[in-house]
Amino acid sequence: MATQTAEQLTKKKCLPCEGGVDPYSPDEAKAQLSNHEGWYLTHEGQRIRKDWKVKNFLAGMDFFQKCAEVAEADGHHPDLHIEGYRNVSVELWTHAIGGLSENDFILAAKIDQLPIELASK
Ligand SMILES: C[C@H](O)[C@H](O)[C@H]1CNC2=NC(N)=NC(=O)C2=N1
Repeated sequence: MATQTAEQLTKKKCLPCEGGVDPYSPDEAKAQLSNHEGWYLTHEGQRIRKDWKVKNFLAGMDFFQKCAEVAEADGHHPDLHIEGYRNVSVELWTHAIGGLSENDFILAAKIDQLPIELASK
């Protein structure tokens, strides 16, 4: 499977996934991740995740709202985590196949285009 650049992926739209496609293998996922700065594999290669430290609580909520809007527009939905009031994380996987599909990398690329107010320290 050839890797795709983030720019290519942001031009695509997530396709409904109801199963029947093979998830990315950990090696395929690792190769694709080299085009997604800051994202890493979790759950034995079945999910991707990225963490940010934002300026304050509302900056995190604002970022989550923007993630939600992108997710709704594409019909593919992330797990959104917040810990310690300003450590936010996004985790992506395709529930229907219990692993990673192109949809996850499309959404990761689109989430990376969103504005986010990071903490200065
Ligand atoms: C038909 C529709 O595409 C599915 O119900 C979608 C909705 N959002 C989803 N989001 C995620 N992350 N995984 C899914 O399998 C999924 N399925």
